[in-house]
Amino acid sequence: MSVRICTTNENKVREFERMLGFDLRPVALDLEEIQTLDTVAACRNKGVLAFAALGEPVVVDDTGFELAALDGFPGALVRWAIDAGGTRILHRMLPEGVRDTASVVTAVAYVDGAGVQIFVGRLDGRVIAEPRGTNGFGFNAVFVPSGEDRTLAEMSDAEKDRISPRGQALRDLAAFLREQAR
Ligand SMILES: O=P(O)(O)OP(=O)(O)OP(=O)(O)OC[C@H]1O[C@@H](n2cnc3c(O)ncnc32)[C@H](O)[C@@H]1O
Repeated sequence: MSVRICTTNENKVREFERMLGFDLRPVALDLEEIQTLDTVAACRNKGVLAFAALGEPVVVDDTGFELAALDGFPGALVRWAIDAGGTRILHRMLPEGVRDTASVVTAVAYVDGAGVQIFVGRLDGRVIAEPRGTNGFGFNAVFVPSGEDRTLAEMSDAEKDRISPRGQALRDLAAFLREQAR
C-alpha cells in the first residue's frame, strides 16, 4: 500500500515511517494554516488544501499543545509560540501558581475524492519549565505524560509511539486504510 503524506516536518515523516508499514511518498508543501486553537479544524483545513494542491489522496497531521490553565491556548497555534520563544515559552506562558496541566493533541486527516476522514489522539500530562531529554523534537523535552516521571524526550522511540497521540491516530488510520484496500 502506498500513502502520500504532506508535511514540512521531517520528524513527523520519520514517525509515520516507523509506525505505518506503508510505502510513504512524503511531499513538503508549506500549506497555509488557519488561525484557530482547534487542532481538528486546523488539520481538516490542511487536508483539504493538500488534496486540492496534489489532486491525489493524501494524509496530513496537525498537532496542538493545550494548557488547561489558559483554556487550551496555544492549541494548534503552538508552532508559532515555539518559533517565537522556544519550547520554554510553554511553561513561561503560565501565570505564577496556576496548574501546569497540559495535553497534546494530534489529528491526522486522510483526504480523497470521497471526503475527509479524521483520526485523533490525545495525551494528558504536564508542562515543565526546564527541558529534559534529547530524543524526539518539538515540545517533547518539556512534556511529562500523566503517570510518568520522564518527559517524552527521555523515552525511547518505541515508548513514545506506544502512548503518543500520533501513535493513537496512526493506528486508527492504518486500520481504516486496510479496510479500504479490502
Ligand atoms: O504543518 P506541518 O507541515 O505538518 O509541520 P509543522 O511542524 O508546522 O506541524 P504542526 O503545526 O502540527 O506542529 C506544531 C508544533 O508542534 C511540534 N510537534 C508536532 N508533533 C510533535 C510531537 O510528536 N512531539 C513534539 N512536538 C511536536 C512541531 O515541532 C511544531 O513546533
